[in-house]
Amino acid sequence: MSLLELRDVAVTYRVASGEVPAVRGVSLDLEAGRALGVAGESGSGKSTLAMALLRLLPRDARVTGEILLDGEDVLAMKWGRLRAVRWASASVVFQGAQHALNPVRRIEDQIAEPLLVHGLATPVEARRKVAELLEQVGLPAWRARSYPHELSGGQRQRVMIAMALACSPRLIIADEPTTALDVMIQAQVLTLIRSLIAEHGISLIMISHDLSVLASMCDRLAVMYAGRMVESGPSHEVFRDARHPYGKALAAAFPTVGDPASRLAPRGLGGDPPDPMHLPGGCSFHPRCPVSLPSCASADVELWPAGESRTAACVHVLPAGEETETSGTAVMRPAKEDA
Ligand SMILES: Nc1ncnc2c1ncn2[C@@H]1O[C@H](COP(=O)(O)OP(=O)(O)OP(=O)(O)O)[C@@H](O)[C@H]1O
Repeated sequence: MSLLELRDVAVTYRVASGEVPAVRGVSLDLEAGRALGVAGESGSGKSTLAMALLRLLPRDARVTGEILLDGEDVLAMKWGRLRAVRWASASVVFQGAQHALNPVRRIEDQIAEPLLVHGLATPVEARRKVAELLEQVGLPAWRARSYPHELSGGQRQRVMIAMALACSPRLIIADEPTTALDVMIQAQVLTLIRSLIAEHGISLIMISHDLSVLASMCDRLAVMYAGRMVESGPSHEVFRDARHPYGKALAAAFPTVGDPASRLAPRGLGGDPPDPMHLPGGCSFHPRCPVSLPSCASADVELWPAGESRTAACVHVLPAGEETETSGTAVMRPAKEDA
């Protein structure tokens, strides 16, 4: 059984001027012990999707569909059960650890908190466990007495990883865990995450705009554009040979891990991602797509098998004869496979 299954998950934010469809119909499976990378430009809905997994979104967000964690429907969980699942079954490493840590509490108290809240340790045991966790993430035990401002950005991110590991979760969701760090520290933190998840058999969902980083960390990749998943497949295949024109542009933007040029917008793509409240008709990517057909302006294409264990939502991956220009509409086919 999959550790995590998403079926047609959609997230809409209610704002004064209407509704923002931030995530639209995402389905995917994650097997235990595997790592899935979710890629996309800013605003593509990656963080919204990640936060929806543990219902960490603000109250103005409405989540529909099905999110099954170990077979249990997260969206239907009572509050008490949800609290038990957070940290203990799945935990999140947020982007920008400096904002996620409480500035007026010692590191020790913050790492110990999930252990104490979940009744997994007495205060004495928790202190011992904190020292162990700090050692695992490469920090000296005496750092337990420090406050966040006494640590560097990389050290704070290590503390966040220690917190995420504290209750031995089966799944860690890492949202841009290295974005705020310089390139050298970024590589160290990624190596740390990779070795810890392998050592403890933890599943990982990692969110990043950097396809090269995801390809180096994850077994599979899912590419998001304007709230939809537009491509999925084994990491190295998607990175080397994306099927969707957006996946190709994203891969071209991040030729090597940690390349400073990687901060630029996807190469060869003009324009910006669409405003989710005013999505273009047809395929949302068509106004920026270098290979769009007239039909792409009027019909969207569902995720479609695009090779062994791969999918892409593009008219160019439909088998010959499946796309018709006669009515100006591409044939829409249901997804056969998920991430
Ligand atoms: N609280 C909110 N209220 C209204 N709209 C929101 C809210 N949070 C996010 N959005 C909108 O939802 C869409 C998806 O945002 P999200 O932060 O999930 O994207 P992202 O791919 O994670 O981007 P980034 O990499 O910049 O974090 C964006 O259009 C964003 O403006």
